[in-house]
Amino acid sequence: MTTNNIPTRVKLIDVGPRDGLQNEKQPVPAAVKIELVHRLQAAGLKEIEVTSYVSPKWVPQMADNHEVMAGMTRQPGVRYSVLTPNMKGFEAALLDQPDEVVVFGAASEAFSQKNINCSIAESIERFAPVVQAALAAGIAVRGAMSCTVGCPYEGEVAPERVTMLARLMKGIGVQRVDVADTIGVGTPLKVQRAIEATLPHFDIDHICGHFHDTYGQALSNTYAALQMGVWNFQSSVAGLGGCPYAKGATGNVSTEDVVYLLQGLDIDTGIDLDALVDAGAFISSALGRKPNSRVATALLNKRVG
Ligand SMILES: CC(C)(COP(=O)([O-])OP(=O)([O-])OC[C@H]1O[C@@H](n2cnc3c(N)ncnc32)[C@H](O)[C@@H]1OP(=O)([O-])[O-])[C@@H](O)C(=O)NCCC(=O)NCCSC(=O)C[C@@](C)(O)CC(=O)[O-]
Repeated sequence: MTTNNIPTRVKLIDVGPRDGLQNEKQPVPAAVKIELVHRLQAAGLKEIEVTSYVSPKWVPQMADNHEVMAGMTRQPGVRYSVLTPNMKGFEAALLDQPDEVVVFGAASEAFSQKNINCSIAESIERFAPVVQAALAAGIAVRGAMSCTVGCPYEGEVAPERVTMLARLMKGIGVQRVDVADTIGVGTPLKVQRAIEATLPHFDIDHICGHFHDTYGQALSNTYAALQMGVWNFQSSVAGLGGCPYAKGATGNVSTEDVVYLLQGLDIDTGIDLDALVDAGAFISSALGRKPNSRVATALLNKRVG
């Protein structure tokens, strides 16, 4: 299954402002989120997942979506994406002019119910008009596929479930998908199986790897995906994150760790690692903790000698 298709260029989507901060217990001021976006783009990130337009009763941390989107200064060439689970979310997002909207489904029925309060089939019915309206408005559409390896409620998820979800996403016009290991239980082989299960419906250029690091496998999983030719990955500065509906799951793989891995493979990301470490230190300090990144920790220690 593994090949040596390792790409020479990789695009990283930092999901820290959205996936990273959605689960924080303490309120994070919009001004801090805006500053984080500014620091990420200054570090060279060309795609940033900024916020979500979901129910504030379900995810209070994202209730300031409009304030954040309206308050940030956009940099040309950077794509700003937001999550929109239904038309209500899309209509609110449209006012803030995102470059890309993300519909988010799951390969597990139980997770779909817990996360967005509907079955997989119902979720696709809700996403279809969102995709149609977004494309008509010239906005790109990504589909996040949660639980492609394991589910916090159902356990192991079979690759056939991933193929089914990818087929449904493709059927409604989603342009690219995230293969997400929501709870970070994946291993290289399992992640490769999930990617392979997506390939009948999306080619490798339209698949993003989205790995959480709960079991410490996220970098290995990134490498395994690279070996299959995947060149789009999501990660979170300072390893922020976790899904409110995936108890016990830790944050995304840290962007700093992924950049270091890629630099070591001579893969170009266009990201300034030092500036990225500063962005991670900034948000970690605002949250009152240390960055959850081995690379950031090492580089920060090196700076103080
Ligand atoms: C999807 C819903 C809204 C359905 O929630 P629902 O309760 O089934 O929705 P409803 O249509 O019955 O409406 C109920 C209330 O919600 C309001 N409402 C309805 N829609 C919206 C909206 N878009 N924005 C704001 N408000 C909304 C609606 O107006 C109404 O308000 P009320 O009349 O009671 O005052 C809800 O379940 C929800 O917001 N869930 C949040 C899910 C979420 O954000 N999860 C975390 C992101 S997913 C993730 O992190 C995984 C990912 C992507 O990173 C990849 C991975 O690692 O797996």
